[in-house]
Amino acid sequence: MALYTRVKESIAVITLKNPPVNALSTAVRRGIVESLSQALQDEQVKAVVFCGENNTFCGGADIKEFSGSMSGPPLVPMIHSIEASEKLIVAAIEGVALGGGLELALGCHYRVADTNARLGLPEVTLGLLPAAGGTQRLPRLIGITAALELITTGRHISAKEALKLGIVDQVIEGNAVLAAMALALSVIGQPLNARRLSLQAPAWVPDVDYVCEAALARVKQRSRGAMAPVACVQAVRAAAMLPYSKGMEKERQLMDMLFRSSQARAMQYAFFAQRSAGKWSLPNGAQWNNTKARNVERVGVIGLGTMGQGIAVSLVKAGISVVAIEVDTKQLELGKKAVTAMLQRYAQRQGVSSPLHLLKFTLSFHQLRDVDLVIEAVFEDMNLKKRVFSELCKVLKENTIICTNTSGLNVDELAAVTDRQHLVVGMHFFAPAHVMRLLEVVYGSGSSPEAVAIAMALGKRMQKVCVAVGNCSGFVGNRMLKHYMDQSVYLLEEGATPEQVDQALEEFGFAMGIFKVADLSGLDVGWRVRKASGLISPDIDPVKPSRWRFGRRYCPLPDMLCQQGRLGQKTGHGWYLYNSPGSKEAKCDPEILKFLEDYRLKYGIIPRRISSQEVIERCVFSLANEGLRILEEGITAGPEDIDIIYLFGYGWPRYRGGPMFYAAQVGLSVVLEKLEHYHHLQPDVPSLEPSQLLRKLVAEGSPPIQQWKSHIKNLHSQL
Ligand SMILES: CCCCCCCCCCCCC/C=C/C(=O)SCCNC(=O)CCNC(=O)[C@H](O)C(C)(C)COP(=O)(O)OP(=O)(O)OC[C@H]1O[C@@H](n2cnc3c(N)ncnc32)[C@H](O)[C@@H]1OP(=O)(O)O
Repeated sequence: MALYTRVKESIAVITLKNPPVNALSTAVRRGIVESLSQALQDEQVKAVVFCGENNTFCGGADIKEFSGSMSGPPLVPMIHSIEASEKLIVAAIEGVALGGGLELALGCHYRVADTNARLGLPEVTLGLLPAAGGTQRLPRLIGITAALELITTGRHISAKEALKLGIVDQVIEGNAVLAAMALALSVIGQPLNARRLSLQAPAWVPDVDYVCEAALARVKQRSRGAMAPVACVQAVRAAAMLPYSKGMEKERQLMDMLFRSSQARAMQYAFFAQRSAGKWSLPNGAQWNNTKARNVERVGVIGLGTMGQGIAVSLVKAGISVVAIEVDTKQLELGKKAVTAMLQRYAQRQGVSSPLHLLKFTLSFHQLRDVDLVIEAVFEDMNLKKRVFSELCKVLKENTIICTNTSGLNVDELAAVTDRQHLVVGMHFFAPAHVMRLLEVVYGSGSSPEAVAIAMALGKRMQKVCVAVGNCSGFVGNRMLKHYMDQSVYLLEEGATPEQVDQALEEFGFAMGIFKVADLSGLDVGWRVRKASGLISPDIDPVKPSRWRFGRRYCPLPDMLCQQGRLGQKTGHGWYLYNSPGSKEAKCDPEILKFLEDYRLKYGIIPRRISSQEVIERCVFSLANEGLRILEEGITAGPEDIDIIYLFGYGWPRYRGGPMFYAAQVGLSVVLEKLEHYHHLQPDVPSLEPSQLLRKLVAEGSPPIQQWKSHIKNLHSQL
């Protein structure tokens, strides 16, 4: 709703009320229309100030309403009537003015923001465009180039930047509502036409086509296959080329197309899934709102390799003191140099003072005696980690939380060597840890809810998107990835090339195909894991290694590449060829094609043409099938958690929602049918066998993804 208040000196204040972000729900829009009409009818009122309750102007249209039938006063005419008002209207922006919230403010004649306010048009991140006149008014206010940048990225900007761009007229420290009233009183009576953005022409640009083409190329490169950024460019281009009313028609047409699209549904799902992952819960009933997290101020980081460096940087950026430990002076100096350089670059870029005083580098475990939490980030070796854990127990305070940064080792096995299993938690960071947003927080069988709460809260402070997951080999992301990778190498055996597979995956929307990712991470990473798990042993024929291990299909191609020293980008060749070791541009390598041909010949495999559809079905459906198994086992609380892991950690295209959402969108019965088909053809690949949950969900009529949780609960109660 909206609250109408008459205040002194002929000003009316309209306060948006819809906690927590005053989204423009039906009731709020109705309240605005009624309040505005009241203000316009009241002869004593000469000016109106719009503001939001609880120091929050407005978080935009109510996203929850997008999935239902929209009712109540529509935004476009409502904002038009604000702009057309004969009485002066000022927006007082506190907190946020985002999406429809900023569009409402753009309809006002003046805008005042407080210093902490954030503004933006993030509709593109929901698969939409600013269709309440935003694509037409903003270019008229700040020019085509700046508007294109803001609208196509959806970036939130500070009040200071908004002032510089000309989006707001004043930035004040203190009460924006009082400042808006003062501004209103100072300009009452001045003509308003110059303040009505729809009446202005956009700032002249010498070559609109060139600017828009360049923006189009940028968005296509940044978010391959996404419709919304392209539509945003088209709408802004219309603002430059057409009169306002025609531009609004174009905006409307483009919005109609986006609004109905599966991409918009996927991105809106992703918005809520991210928030749902933050509301973690454990199988024992402990959850985010019934478990208190004690504060963490000092953290120890053990190991300053690539992961340890990134973790230390993220902690310091969050204002947390760090004691960083290495085994010898040389490693310590190397780590110190790298961490210091990263933090100095960060301070320079942000224009803040360097936070180096928060860091302490040492060789001594005794320096850890006061820390609240440690993150062990040594080499991925169980025995080494166990030794570190035992040493830690000798020096740490009795309530210090011990976290292991591992990408898949057994957290319970590690916890067992300590005297405090309840305080041990896994923290799986993704490389580079100061850049990647995802953090899997792994609870072991003995982890206390408080320890999980502390790790989740710390991750959040480090600006990570945290997902609580149970302890299983590879946790969620890597466990699922294994099946996706297996299928990709089987496809090579059967006739595909690395480029074909990667092209199909990139056309699907992945930022990078699987073979390019493998080359980037280093092929020896998986090789080490396979050796440790007994899949590679000395008795395997080095010339013609078996294609079966432990009775299951196995593809020795990645091992054979490693044996040849082809470890990926770092050696200048892997699945692709690179100009030199460390260079990034992947080129097709005729040697690999020959190697694959020889391999097929050696094993008597007759190559066949493989379609992109088959690549996607086999790679993606096997990934989703494993996700369903993870849900079945209760490793995550719901499908949203899995999707968030894939969106933030594995380059899954946001406009496809995540592997679980994608499976639901394609149709669970289709996924089941395809998996049955491929499993029939590959009976020695047990992971292709449709999961019990998939069969159950299909049998129960393929309920919407939001209802899966209750079906999983029933499944658990039957087991
Ligand atoms: C059939 C053809 C029809 C075609 C045409 C139809 C057109 C109809 C529509 C016209 C629309 C016009 C264009 C306008 C579009 C929009 O405005 S879209 C929305 C744009 N706004 C955003 O994207 C902002 C989203 N929110 C945020 O970024 C953040 O929430 C925040 C505001 C910055 C606050 O962050 P933080 O403090 O970290 O809190 P959160 O946890 O993120 O959020 C708190 C709770 O609030 C919920 N929420 C936030 N924003 C919205 C919103 N806009 N709508 C609904 N709900 C919102 C969020 O989900 C959290 O909820 P809980 O988890 O339940 O606590």
